[in-house]
Amino acid sequence: MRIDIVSIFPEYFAPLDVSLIGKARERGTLDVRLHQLRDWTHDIHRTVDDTPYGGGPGMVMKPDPWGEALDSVLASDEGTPRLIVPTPSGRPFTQEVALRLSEEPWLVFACGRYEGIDSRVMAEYGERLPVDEVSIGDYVLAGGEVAVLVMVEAVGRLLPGVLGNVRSVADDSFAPGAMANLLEGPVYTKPPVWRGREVPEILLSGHHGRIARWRRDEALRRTSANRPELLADLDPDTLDKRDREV
Ligand SMILES: COc1cccc(Cn2ccc3ccc(-c4cc(N)[nH]n4)cc32)c1
Repeated sequence: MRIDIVSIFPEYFAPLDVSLIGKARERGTLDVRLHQLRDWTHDIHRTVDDTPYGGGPGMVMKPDPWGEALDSVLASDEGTPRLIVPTPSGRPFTQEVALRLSEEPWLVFACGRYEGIDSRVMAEYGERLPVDEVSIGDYVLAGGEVAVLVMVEAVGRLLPGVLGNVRSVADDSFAPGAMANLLEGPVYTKPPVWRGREVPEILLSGHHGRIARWRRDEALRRTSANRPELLADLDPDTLDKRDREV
């Protein structure tokens, strides 16, 4: 997968050099290219923003630098990418969206700052390629860079060979299957007793069927406590089937 990221703060993406994503880049599974938006300005101050039409607080990112930057990035003959634009007013970024994006050959991320990017940029490119305006949560960040880091990690970990243990993707919260739409339950490792606290006996029993049932029950318990709305989406048959499974 090729990923292009356009930003006025490309240094925000240093974390993409480390850990799983960094290794995926070294192996060639991921080809991440960073672009400084100001390289497509032509004034001495390398201006990327201006006052909003209609008044209001803050500044808006000018369309011209974005148009020149995206035209340059898209000039590549590697097919047609999806353009992902983080924004508080976008559609929710979910595990399902991450799964869909992980099947794309090429993603281009546009990182806005200030009060956002002139809307004509999304309109212009929306006539040429798929444009997804995406929110990573109901809170307001200062720009798109952190949102892109979140999305690149969530998508990148789903690519073949990036996570050592394939099963851990299938067992993800929100992944399809028996644990779909359930939160992760508690996890434990050695030592068996830590500051007088023991690991749940069932996990030491070696009875995989009972362990699976215990984990499902703990996931249901945590989901009911923290995200009860997710239980509404559970298929009652699936819930009953799980009861018969183990
Ligand atoms: C566009 O509307 C805005 C209104 C007030 C402030 C800002 C700041 N800002 C600029 C670019 C940008 C990109 C993404 C986000 C963002 C995404 C999520 N989930 N939270 N915040 C915030 C961004 C934007």
